[in-house]
Amino acid sequence: MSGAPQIVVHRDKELMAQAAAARLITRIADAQAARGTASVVLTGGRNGNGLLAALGASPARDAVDWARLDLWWGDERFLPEGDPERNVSQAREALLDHVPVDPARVRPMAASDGPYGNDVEAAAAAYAAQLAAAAGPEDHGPVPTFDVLMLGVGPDTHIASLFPEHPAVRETERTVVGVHGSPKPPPIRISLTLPAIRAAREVWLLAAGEDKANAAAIALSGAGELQAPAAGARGRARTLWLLDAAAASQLPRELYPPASA
Ligand SMILES: O=C1O[C@H](COP(=O)(O)O)[C@@H](O)[C@H](O)[C@H]1O
Repeated sequence: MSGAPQIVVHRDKELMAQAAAARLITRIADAQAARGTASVVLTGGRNGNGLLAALGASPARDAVDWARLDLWWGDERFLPEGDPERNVSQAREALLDHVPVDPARVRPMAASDGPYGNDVEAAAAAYAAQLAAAAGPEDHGPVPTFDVLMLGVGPDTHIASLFPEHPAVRETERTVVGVHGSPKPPPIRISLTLPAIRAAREVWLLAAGEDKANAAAIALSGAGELQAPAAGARGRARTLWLLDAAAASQLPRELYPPASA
């Protein structure tokens, strides 16, 4: 598992999105050059979608071989197909409808009117099975070793749909769970669990804006993962927090990197 999280602070959320997009393009292109393919886990939320929009607008976006990219999701709002609040709908609008991804390699979580109907547990189990089928002997369990797994950080320190003190954040066996009673609407969701998140090579946590400052400070100051799920998100090789100055404004001085732009 990676050592201490690395923290990079950008001036504002626009620059953060552009810099993170550039970083992601490089990471994907490097993985594709080394192994022929790359795998990325997308997040919902404002910062994740801002990054995808910046990636789509980047002149370097075609450094990615879109047809050789596997896309997964860290969580989903359990709503009907096409609902504008679904994370996959927002990702399609921000980026995926504008680049030549291979539809067979884009793997959203099921909708509430999909093959499992409104049975969120069945939908979560099906996603876990898809992940297990994609994992190989070189991986570290029933999920692929994602190259990059991105997570937005909520003001309450939630990541994916793992909310403080919720049963889902305590899960140690399953890789994907149904979430009931989410404090942030909608109440029913599907989420990767902490063990699945920690299978990723690199985990990137994204937070911008003053409303995220307390969450970033708590999660980076030694809080427990049950109280602050973002504190439990770690990559096997690297854990990277990408912040804007507002979200970094309450970090303890010793954590604030001296030369970020
Ligand atoms: O509902 C969700 O919220 C979080 C954070 O979103 P943000 O808008 O506060 O950045 C997101 O990471 C998660 O994927 C999403 O389902």
